[in-house]
Amino acid sequence: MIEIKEDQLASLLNGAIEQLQAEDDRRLVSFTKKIATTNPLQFFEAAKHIFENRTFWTSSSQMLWLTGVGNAFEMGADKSRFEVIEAAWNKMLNEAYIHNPYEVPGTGIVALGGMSFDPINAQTELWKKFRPSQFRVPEFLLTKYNSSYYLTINVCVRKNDHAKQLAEELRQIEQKLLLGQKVPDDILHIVDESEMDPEKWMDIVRQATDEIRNQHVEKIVLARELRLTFNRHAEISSILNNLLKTQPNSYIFAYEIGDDCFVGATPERLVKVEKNKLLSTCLAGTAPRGKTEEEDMKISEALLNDEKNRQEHDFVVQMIKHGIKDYCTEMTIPEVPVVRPFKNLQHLYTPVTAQLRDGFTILDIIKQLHPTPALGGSPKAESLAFIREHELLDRGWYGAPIGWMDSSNNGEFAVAIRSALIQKNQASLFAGCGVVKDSDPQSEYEETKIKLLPMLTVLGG
Ligand SMILES: C=C(O[C@H]1C=CC=C(C(=O)O)[C@@H]1O)C(=O)O
Ligand SMILES: [Mg+2]
Repeated sequence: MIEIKEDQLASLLNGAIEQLQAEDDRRLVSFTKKIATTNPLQFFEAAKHIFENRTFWTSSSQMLWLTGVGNAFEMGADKSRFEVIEAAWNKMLNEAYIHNPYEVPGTGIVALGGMSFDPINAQTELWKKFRPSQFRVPEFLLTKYNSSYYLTINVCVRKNDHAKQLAEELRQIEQKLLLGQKVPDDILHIVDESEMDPEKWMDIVRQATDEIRNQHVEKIVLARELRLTFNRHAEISSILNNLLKTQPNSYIFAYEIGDDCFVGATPERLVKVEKNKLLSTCLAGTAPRGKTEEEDMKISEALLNDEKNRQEHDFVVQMIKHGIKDYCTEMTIPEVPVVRPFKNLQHLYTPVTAQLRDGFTILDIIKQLHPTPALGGSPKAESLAFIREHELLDRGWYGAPIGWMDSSNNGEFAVAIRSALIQKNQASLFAGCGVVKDSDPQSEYEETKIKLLPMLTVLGG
């Protein structure tokens, strides 16, 4: 059985190579097969010494797991990022040789990637490896969908490649990856911690509320950064393992570029498209969890009826509703939010469902939505201008869409909050909060403190 499949790969490679005319012509060849149960994290760990660029993703429902290692094809853009990515993606797909007999989302050619929060804001040294928009089609992609496992091998071939030899090299790497590597139990210790003076940060919140009261803008989301130094280099697989254990109902993700890795456990879906069914979520408005069930219920009820939080939330609902109405049909949005509990806090939550109109893609929807008022503010242009001028922070990929898309127009993107940029023995953690006219700077500061917890607890805090 395995032998037949390996021959299939070699003959697919051969078919593609024979079509190439010029020396520097390249074609992406993609081969998908069903495989036995394989632990996604052990696969990720096994790739550590083979590939520099690993990507990890689980949906909040954990229905889909993606572990991608290596780069078979990369797409990046600084300006006109949606258009540039879409054009590169379509061109590559048109020319690719694809063998994927399964109609399963997240198998075959899948691009995993993300983007910066604000491409207009100057990029600093901190985020220098992360482009304003960047996607990769991994060399090896492990997909777990429901309880089935698939392996996709992607490779860019050239005219002078030797199909059989290439297939054999790939087979050897595949064996190592499928064998897996135990995930280390890494316990980090924080040896240094720094953040912007809280008073100074709260002062920016005050300036934002003034701006809102003067009616220049209605809502502004302000973030801050916590910089940590550890006793040693952080192990990404171990961090992911701990996030999986501690943050249910969250998207757990990692995007590694050499020694830098952007990691998080975000509760916020931006958009999911599966077979043209669209799902978006409005998540904004926050309260802590209670210590007892009774206290928890009380806090949850208070959150649901709190005017300030309902206002914060409603800006997001209205914006998403208007942002996508021309792109879909059958939109359904409940009149009132519900409270969704997470490990460290609870949020106001409103789901949005619709049918994506023919001819539109998930990238079109992201372009419409990002940043929603859960991360930017309202109106969009005015809130972004305030953030650029006052926040004193390079958000990088924090607060921006991160996720995947496949060649059948399926995909899912989360908003990369509750996240950290890990750099060897250092990390930058980010958290923000929606400032509206009745915001109290001290309470907003406390809110960001709780929002730092999901990452802080798995980083030795
Ligand atoms: C900006 C963040 O959270 C957003 C998402 C949910 C609730 C929010 C809030 O209540 O302020 C924020 O808008 C963050 O976690 O860094
Ligand atoms: Mg808030």
